Amino acid sequence: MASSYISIEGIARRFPAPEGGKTTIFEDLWFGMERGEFVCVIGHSGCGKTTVLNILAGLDEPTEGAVIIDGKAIEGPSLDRAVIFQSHGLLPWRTVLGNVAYAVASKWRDWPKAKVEEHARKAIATVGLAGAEMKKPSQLSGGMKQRVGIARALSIEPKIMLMDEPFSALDALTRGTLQDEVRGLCRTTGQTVFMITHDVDEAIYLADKIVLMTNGPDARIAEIVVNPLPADRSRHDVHKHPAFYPVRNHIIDFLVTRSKSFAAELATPGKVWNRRSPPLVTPGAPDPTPPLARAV
Ligand SMILES: Nc1ncnc2c1ncn2[C@@H]1O[C@H](COP(=O)(O)OP(=O)(O)OP(=O)(O)O)[C@@H](O)[C@H]1O
Repeated sequence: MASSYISIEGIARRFPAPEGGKTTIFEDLWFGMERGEFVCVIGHSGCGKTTVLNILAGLDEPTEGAVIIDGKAIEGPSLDRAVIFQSHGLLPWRTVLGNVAYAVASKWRDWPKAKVEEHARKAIATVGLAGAEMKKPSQLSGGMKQRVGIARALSIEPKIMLMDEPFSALDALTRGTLQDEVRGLCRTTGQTVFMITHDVDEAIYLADKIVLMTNGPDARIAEIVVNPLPADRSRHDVHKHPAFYPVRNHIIDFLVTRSKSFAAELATPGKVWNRRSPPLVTPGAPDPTPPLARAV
């Protein structure tokens, strides 16, 4: 575990329960991510995905356990970690350039205004918004606003991108285009990405690994699907790969049945499962669950 770039080490999060006492959203959660990995997390509403992301962002703290990034425990938010939410959170009174420049100036406080703006313009161009620099958020479509959010995140050259359903509010066409752009950008920049999605196809297209969480409360990481699709896949032919449907069916079966019945599954004789090292599985591979496969 200690060798992973991002190391989630036995974290728990409990909240006060309405009837008194505490509700355990999850506990003893272990997971490691390597530098440059694109990880998607899938699980039903309420299992704690956003809570994990907030802990990674430093916006929330685990009740127990710790998250270690590059050898250091997280202590609050950092400009090394950019967060992209479903709602873009732009400053409505600032232009596109103003929104992105604000982030750039926060990271490089001693840069002169011209250098800040030049850097911001480059990020804006990267997401295909050159020409829209002087527009206000109210003049932009949902997809354009989300692009500004992505430009703002990329502009500070974070080591880690944390994305909470970043495309879910967009129409299918815009969603597809932005998925392509984000995947291309992350591959070029070697970003480490932790992304929450409810969209199985999106996860299969984007992720190297897909973390499957059981239903809450007391949610667990049941297993981690290692995506067998080739790294140079394209959105248009991803479904033609022979491994696509085995992976898709495996995840959908998990969401429909196993996410609820996982505790019973653990009681099955011979079932090997350890909270500290959820199994890595590759559906469609000749031996989909190598017994000694470890997540970290
Ligand atoms: N500040 C809080 N106080 C009390 N309960 C909370 C708080 N924040 C989250 N929760 C509860 O923790 C659980 C997990 O919430 P979280 O938003 O992490 O789930 P999620 O898996 O991201 O759900 P969704 O897919 O709907 O976004 C939920 O039951 C939620 O009500």
